[in-house]
Amino acid sequence: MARALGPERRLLAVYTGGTIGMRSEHGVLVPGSGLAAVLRTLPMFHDEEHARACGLPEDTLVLPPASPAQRVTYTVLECQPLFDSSDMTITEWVQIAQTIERHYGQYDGFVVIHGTDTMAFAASVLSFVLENLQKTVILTGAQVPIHALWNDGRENLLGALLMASQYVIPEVCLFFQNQLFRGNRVTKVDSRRFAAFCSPNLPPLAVVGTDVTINRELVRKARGKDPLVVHSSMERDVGLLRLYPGIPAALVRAFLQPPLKGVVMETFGSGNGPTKLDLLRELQAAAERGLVIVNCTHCLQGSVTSDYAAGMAMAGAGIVSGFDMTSEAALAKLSYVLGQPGLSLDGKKELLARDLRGEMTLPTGAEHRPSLSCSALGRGIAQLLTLSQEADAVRDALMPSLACAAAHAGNLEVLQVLVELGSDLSLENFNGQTPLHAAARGGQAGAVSMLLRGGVHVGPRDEDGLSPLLLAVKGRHRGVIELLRAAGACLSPRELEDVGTELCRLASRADLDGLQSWWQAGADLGCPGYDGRSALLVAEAAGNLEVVTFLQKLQGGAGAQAPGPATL
Ligand SMILES: NC(=O)C[C@H](N)C(=O)O
Repeated sequence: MARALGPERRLLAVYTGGTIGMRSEHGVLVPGSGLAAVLRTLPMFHDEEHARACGLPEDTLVLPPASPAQRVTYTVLECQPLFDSSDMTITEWVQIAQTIERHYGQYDGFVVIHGTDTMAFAASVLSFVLENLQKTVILTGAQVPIHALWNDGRENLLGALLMASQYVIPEVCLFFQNQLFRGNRVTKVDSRRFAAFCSPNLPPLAVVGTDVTINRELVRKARGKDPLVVHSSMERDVGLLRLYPGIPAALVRAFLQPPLKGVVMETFGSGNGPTKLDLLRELQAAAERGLVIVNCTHCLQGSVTSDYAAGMAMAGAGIVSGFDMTSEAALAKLSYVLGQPGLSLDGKKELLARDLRGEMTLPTGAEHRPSLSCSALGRGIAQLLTLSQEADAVRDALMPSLACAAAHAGNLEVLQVLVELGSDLSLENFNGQTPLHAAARGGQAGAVSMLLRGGVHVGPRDEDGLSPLLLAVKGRHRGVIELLRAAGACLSPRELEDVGTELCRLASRADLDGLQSWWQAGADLGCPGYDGRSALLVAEAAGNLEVVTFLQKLQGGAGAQAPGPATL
């Protein structure tokens, strides 16, 4: 975050509609055109004398000087048609992003004037559509039209223009009632009061009072000099389902039918839902068909956790945690992730579980570790390694660790570069792990496939005797387990030594995903734990019905056999 310098700051204000510019027609408010003309008559928004002296065009206004050394000019681009924001959709928000992209080089910052009703959705969508922002983008609007005597539009718009012109905050933000919020953290909480928005799980990025207080440690840093990317291929077939006590399974089934590809499910408290078997079965069936479900709490504050069995049941049904995301942000993220071409189902779920634009707070320790996922870094390393011709020894020492880092991050580009530089992708790093271990631990199905196709050994053991298959089981990376099993990987007797106790632990926590991972890897789920009880007995005692059904099915039916040879 930096203070914006220079004698002139140029902004683009994209006017999309909303109450701020509305007029009364037949007793109701409708979007009103000509916002620039209204602003031109208000001295706080326009210095006509200066504009004339500079010969500014009709659509470009200039603020009175905020400081002696700086002038802010802004061009108002009025959209056609103008909308009450209740009518806006992903299509219009992508168009706004494309407008910003078209004018990105000409302006120092952007203000989007938008209706408040869906402004939180708009800000969330824009935050995902616009990648690598280096300039400030601020949405604002009003509860009362700007031409009314007592209104909030003037203060909000002027504040947004001043913030966008005076600070470089490379994010999509929302300015309302003297507070600058991260756009994908807000939700509209009041339909009448001027303080219409709140950001329940992240303090404001800035607060305007006598002074402007910027929360510097919260503002995201611009990533290098990577060019702006506009992701216009957003998935439209996503939805929002709010659970309520007693919601019938049949209703959930009807909602989850194709063409729906992803759903944000608003659950109770810390991510809990009914544990009725018929409902869980519907959710699990949908997840198995490839429908992506994100669990968000309908509480305003707090996060989805795994504190309760009722929450674990949700997780067991193949549902991704949305942690403390607002439903607006989760829906936008889902649309963005599902719109990404070429991602496997596991790849989509992994992307959803990451914090991509500051939209969610991950539990401590779960943050995505710095890696080689940035291809600029990968290219830099490749360059460095080719430069030092004489430093073969250094190169040989570095290669295995670099390959492991790239495999863990699923960076196929870097892996390819390393192969081209002559790296052997089956070499071990300092703790005996190969890139296949790293890819399996990171759940990177793409990297696992690439390595297997390249002919690496499927069952190497690291210093502790662990195989990639075991690491994939521990991370519940089902796609990876499937690939390794298909290539002939097996768990060793040593890896299966304490499996019975582990299975009982999973059964007691209703961790169906964990149990299914072991089963998929070839473990015998009938193995007793330390006290002689099987996972089935433990699940029955804990009343974890879903787990019971799963284990009974294995015991009784065709699924009784583990899906392949269990041990070497
Ligand atoms: N205050 C507002 O802007 C509400 C209006 N219905 C809109 O969202 O366009």
